[in-house]
Amino acid sequence: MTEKFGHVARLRGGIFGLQKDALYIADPLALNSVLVRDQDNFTESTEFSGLFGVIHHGSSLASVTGPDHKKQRRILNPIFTAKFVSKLAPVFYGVSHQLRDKLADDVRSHPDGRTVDILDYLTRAALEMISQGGIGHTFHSFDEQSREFEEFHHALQTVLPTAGRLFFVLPFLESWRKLKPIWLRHLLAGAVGYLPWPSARQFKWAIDTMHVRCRVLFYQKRAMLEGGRVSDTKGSTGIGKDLVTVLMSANADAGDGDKMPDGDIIANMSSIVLGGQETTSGALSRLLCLMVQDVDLQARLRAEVTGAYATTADNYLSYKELNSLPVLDAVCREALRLYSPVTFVWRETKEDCVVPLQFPLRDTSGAEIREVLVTKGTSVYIGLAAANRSAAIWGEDVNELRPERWLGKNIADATSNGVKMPGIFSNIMTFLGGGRACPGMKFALLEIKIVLSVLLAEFEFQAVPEEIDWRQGITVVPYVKGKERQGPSVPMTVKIM
Ligand code: HEM
Repeated sequence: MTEKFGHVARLRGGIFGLQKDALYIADPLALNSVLVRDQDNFTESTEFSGLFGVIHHGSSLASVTGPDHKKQRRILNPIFTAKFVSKLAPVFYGVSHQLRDKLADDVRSHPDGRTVDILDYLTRAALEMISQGGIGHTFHSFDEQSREFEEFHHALQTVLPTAGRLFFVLPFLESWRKLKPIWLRHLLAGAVGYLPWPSARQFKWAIDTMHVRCRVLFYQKRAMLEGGRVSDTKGSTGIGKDLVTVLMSANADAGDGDKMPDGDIIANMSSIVLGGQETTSGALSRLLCLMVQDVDLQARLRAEVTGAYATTADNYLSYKELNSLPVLDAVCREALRLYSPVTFVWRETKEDCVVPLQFPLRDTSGAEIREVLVTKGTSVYIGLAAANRSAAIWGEDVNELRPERWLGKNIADATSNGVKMPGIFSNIMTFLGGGRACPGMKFALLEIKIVLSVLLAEFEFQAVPEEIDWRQGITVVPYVKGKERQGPSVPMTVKIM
């Protein structure tokens, strides 16, 4: 985008002029304005807040704006801090060891390695981590007979692709989800199940499946908390330290004005699972693909993690110890810079507003433009991937995987000319910045580092002839070229070391 169209581009409204022109932004100063300085003027788009409100059957972080969003973040932010997330390391190791053992069982009888769909394994691991660590539940994801896993995972896999096919109804979902009286809304929602539109029916099935599971879990958890039996959650649920248990305990102690209604907590449980599953399994699959393409880097990273585990008595590295492994850290930063699992986010302008530019544009007469007027109601697409891959920001080697970019340097010096980005992580935009930045960033990084280090210590990963096509949707999803109809997959050969 930035090479061809610059750091700010106008997107022409299509479809017989029914859609208005929109702006695509990847300019550092403009991003800072949209995400941080003037963030109250650039709200979540009505289309996305309506969509996520419907998906999660209520008001989660992903669907509220303004003061309601600030209030939810005030309650939710503390549970995502290093203090709580670091306590999940034992849970993540437990799941990673299950993943390692399952993979070892499946490839053991092939001394030269066996080709497997690594995405399937990583998807199970990511769902298990977000469910155990996030909402305090196990789907028994590594048990191939687990109906609960099959059903819930199918719902997660169905929801965003079918939502993409409902494009024409997106503008109406926000008013639809607030329709009163409630019985009429329920009646109409029930009727969707009978529409001659398969995508709408599948979408409804997926969101209802997610909602019912989260609702049941919420009331079970509340009964345990009220009975003082948090330890009942032991074993399958992160020993009562999962993020939602922490949230519910904090909510019970909060003053009346700050308390979150039950429905909002249930909606946030659903949003945490959806937000945390596909993004991390996609990031992990990408990291392993990169390891396969660069075998020297794979060996270097393996040497670092096996060296670190060798110094421990129990093959366990804490949150802090994992973060101090320089190659692991640099590889994660660089992979997340080059391959952002979410490539753009969508905002809407509430009032006319002037946005300054770091990289000036030229108008048709050749005059320099240093700021743009963004009028009320304009859709603004924030180019996360485009900003991460701008040569003007990162230098001519922007498209190369170069972990050295991060080694032995201040994060701020990683851009080629000291440009400061408003992203919350590592000067990159992958987890966004400002008041709506991803709260799950530390959770995701801990999970990625633990899974990667456990797998590399045990297995060698090798390339296969198939080519992967990473397709852009609401997240980026991998398909084998020519076999797209078989659904997402990432084949690679795995050999026990
Ligand atoms: C590599 C992994 C991940 C990436 C790249 C990622 C990226 C993002 C991005 C770009 C947003 C902003 C979306 C928007 O404003 O439209 C976001 C929001 C969010 N993410 Fe993540 N995420 C990841 C993992 C996680 C995890 C593990 C969790 C939960 C534990 C999580 C929970 C959320 C939630 C609840 C929001 C909504 C925040 C709000 O609107 O205030 N994410 N994420």
